[in-house]
Amino acid sequence: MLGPHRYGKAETRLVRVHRDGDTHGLVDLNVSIALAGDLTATHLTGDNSAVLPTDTMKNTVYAFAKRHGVGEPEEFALLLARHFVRTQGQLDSARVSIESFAWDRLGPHSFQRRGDHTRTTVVTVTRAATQVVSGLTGLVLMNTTASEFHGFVKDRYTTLPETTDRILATAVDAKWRHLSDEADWGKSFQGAVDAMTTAFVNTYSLSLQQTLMSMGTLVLAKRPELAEIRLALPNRHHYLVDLSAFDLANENEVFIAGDRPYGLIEGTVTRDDAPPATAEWYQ
Ligand SMILES: O=c1[nH]c(=O)c2[nH]c(=O)[nH]c2[nH]1
Repeated sequence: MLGPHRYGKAETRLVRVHRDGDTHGLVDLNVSIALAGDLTATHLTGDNSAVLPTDTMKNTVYAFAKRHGVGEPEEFALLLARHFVRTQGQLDSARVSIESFAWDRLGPHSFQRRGDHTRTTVVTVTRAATQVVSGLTGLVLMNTTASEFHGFVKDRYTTLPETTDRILATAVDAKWRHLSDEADWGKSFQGAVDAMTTAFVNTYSLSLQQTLMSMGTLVLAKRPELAEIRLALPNRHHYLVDLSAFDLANENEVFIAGDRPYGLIEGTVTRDDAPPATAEWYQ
């Protein structure tokens, strides 16, 4: 029996220049499309009469970029997802995922790629509902103190010393689900990022789990348009170097930046009265 299936074009790279006289604007996206619906025939017999080619999906991205321009990534994702569901009767749903790479302006037509994090969105349009998820990956944060970790379980394999002063560092991956398919997407994104960083800075941390909860809670408090936020926080361990062989005391000043393994702290914070998600959003 054929199980769940979907198909689409992954990672269409689009750069759209908006020309306004001498001053140009720049949008740099990675667009992935996944369609689902009555696609049994192609799987069972190779009958492609319901299959919109993935090549066409790629072309649609570029044609829409020219015809409609590209504003906020959520807006462009909604436009594309709605188009596929509206024009292809055999489909039940369209999911459009976009990574958005930011460029800072250096001049009227000159830009420098910002390397600090990537903005993301996943829009799912079904015949019954629309769900907009926004987020980011790779927002790297560090507190050089105001972090403790102690009182944990100790069994025969536990060697970790308790600490009342450590580095807390992470690279935030976060997704948040909007209550509606209309919002000021740019303002909402920036507000969520500001809330996350503010909570990271202001939380005196007894565990990264506690910091995660603070970050999620502040985002929901500051952004009424959001129902739920999911955070994945790798714990970028920093190990104190033993300098005693050189007769040097190390008073939390010299660290080895650990690579692997890392702790992975994940959690979702949900508004009490949040309606359920209308499409899968955990993947
Ligand atoms: O904030 C932390 N949470 C943990 O669950 C954990 N486990 C660990 O070894 N170090 C840490 N730090």
